Amino acid sequence: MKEIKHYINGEYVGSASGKRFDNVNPVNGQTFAKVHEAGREEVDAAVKAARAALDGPWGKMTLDERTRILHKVADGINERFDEFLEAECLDTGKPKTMASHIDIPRGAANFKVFADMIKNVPTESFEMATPDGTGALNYAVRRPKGVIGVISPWNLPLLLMTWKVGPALACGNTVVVKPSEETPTTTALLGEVMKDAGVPDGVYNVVHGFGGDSAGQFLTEHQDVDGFTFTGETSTGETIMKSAAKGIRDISLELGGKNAGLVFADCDMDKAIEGTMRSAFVNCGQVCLGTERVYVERSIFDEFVARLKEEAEKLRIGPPDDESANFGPLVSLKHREKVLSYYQQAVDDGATVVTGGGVPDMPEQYAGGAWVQPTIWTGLSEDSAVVTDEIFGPCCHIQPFDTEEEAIDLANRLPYGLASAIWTENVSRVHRVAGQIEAGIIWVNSWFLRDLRTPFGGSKQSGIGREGGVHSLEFYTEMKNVCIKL
Ligand SMILES: NC(=O)c1ccc[n+]([C@@H]2O[C@H](COP(=O)([O-])OP(=O)(O)OC[C@H]3O[C@@H](n4cnc5c(N)ncnc54)[C@H](O)[C@@H]3O)[C@@H](O)[C@H]2O)c1
Ligand SMILES: O=C/C=C/C=C(\O)C(=O)O
Repeated sequence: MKEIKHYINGEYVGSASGKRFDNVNPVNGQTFAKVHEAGREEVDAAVKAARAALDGPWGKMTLDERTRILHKVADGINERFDEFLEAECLDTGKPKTMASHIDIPRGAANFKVFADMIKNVPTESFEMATPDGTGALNYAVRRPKGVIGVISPWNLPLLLMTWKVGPALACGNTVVVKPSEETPTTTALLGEVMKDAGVPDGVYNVVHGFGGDSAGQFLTEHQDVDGFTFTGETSTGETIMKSAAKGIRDISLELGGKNAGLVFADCDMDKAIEGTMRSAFVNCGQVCLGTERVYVERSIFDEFVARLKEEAEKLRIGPPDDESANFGPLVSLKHREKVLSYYQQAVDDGATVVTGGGVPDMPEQYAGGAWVQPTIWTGLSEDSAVVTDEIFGPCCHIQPFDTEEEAIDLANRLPYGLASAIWTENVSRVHRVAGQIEAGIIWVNSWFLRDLRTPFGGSKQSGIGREGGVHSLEFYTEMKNVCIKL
């Protein structure tokens, strides 16, 4: 059976302990690879390699050389597009039609965008007066932060990992990546691309394993890592923050959400339905930016619910290779248990199940997979756990509202603040509502429309810091001010 090893100092290496865990295909529940689980020893070797590479050729490279290499990394992903696609879909079960448009192209773009950006960002300077009349000049320079620990989730594995590794390397750092235990393959494969592109050994390192008492914890406890960039659950973010506190290491956290979609009666209904469909069901609902809470103005509520139901029932469930399928399984049977527990909770709490609510009938070869039905509810209290917890599944609860103020209050009532989607054709309303929603990202008449130069991240319990464009530099560099008395 295929083995997935760590990538440390430019070599694929196994675990000294011999510990391995199963990599399971969520389409059929079958194990297709064994993944080496890192102990403290492998994590330490990876961090040492990353530290040494900072002082090696990587640290001495000109910006031009470094960014040329990062373009080669992007080209390398594109040249091996089909391999990345195959690997990502085997790990996640997602439709190839989706991963070939979103996951893999963004994996490449994340290197190009930051390689180009880093060459064009100025730093500030200030001239100042001094009592003796000669004056002084201040100028700022940016330096790499050092060794960055990257801890990534399973929902968009290559996209979310490279979203951090791209800017980290563009800024001259080195990285130790701990991908999700559910989806290690593309992160491992990227090591080959790095090598071929001429990235010096030790710049990109990968250790596999779980979170607590495994590679994730060992990495965040390692005192020679200078900062951690993490995407994942809010509760894991809290744990990582605590580890990072020891030694005062910096953090960038992109965490969970329970995002609201607000649909006003003056919306373009076709656009609102199409966008809400994607925001609730794309990637089987496993997108942090998804809208699991949809609030619809009462006068169009019945029509909206009926049309969303009709569209949800048209989703075509199937495995990655089925080109007619646009809806895959959840990432794992374990995650399915969680999602199904909320499907049950909704019924227990008195929801009207508009559509779905269970497990679809699948042909025998897929019966062991992590399939669930796309699900829509109405009629729940705003205090039901189904409406307050991030489920991270293909489901949404739709609730009517009467006034703009009420819609805003409903959107803001949870401790999360990641994203929101507003559907209206009234431009004054757009500004009023967007200004008052407590979230890091507001989409108007769109959803998950991404310009990689924009600030991306969450407020409240959805994160700390912003990544994207120049905002990534805040985290991936140290700013140093030089003050010269003239
Ligand atoms: N805000 C965003 O941009 C964004 C993007 C994608 C996903 N997410 C969130 O991610 C979650 C789903 O992903 P997940 O289930 O993989 O999240 P998770 O928090 O369970 O795991 C994420 C990563 O953290 C590691 N980890 C877990 N415990 C750890 C510990 N104690 N120390 C160090 N590392 C640890 C895991 O092994 C994995 O690599 C959802 O909450 C979703 O909203 C957020
Ligand atoms: O599931 C979360 C999706 C996050 C998306 C990004 O981080 C991005 O588009 O850069």
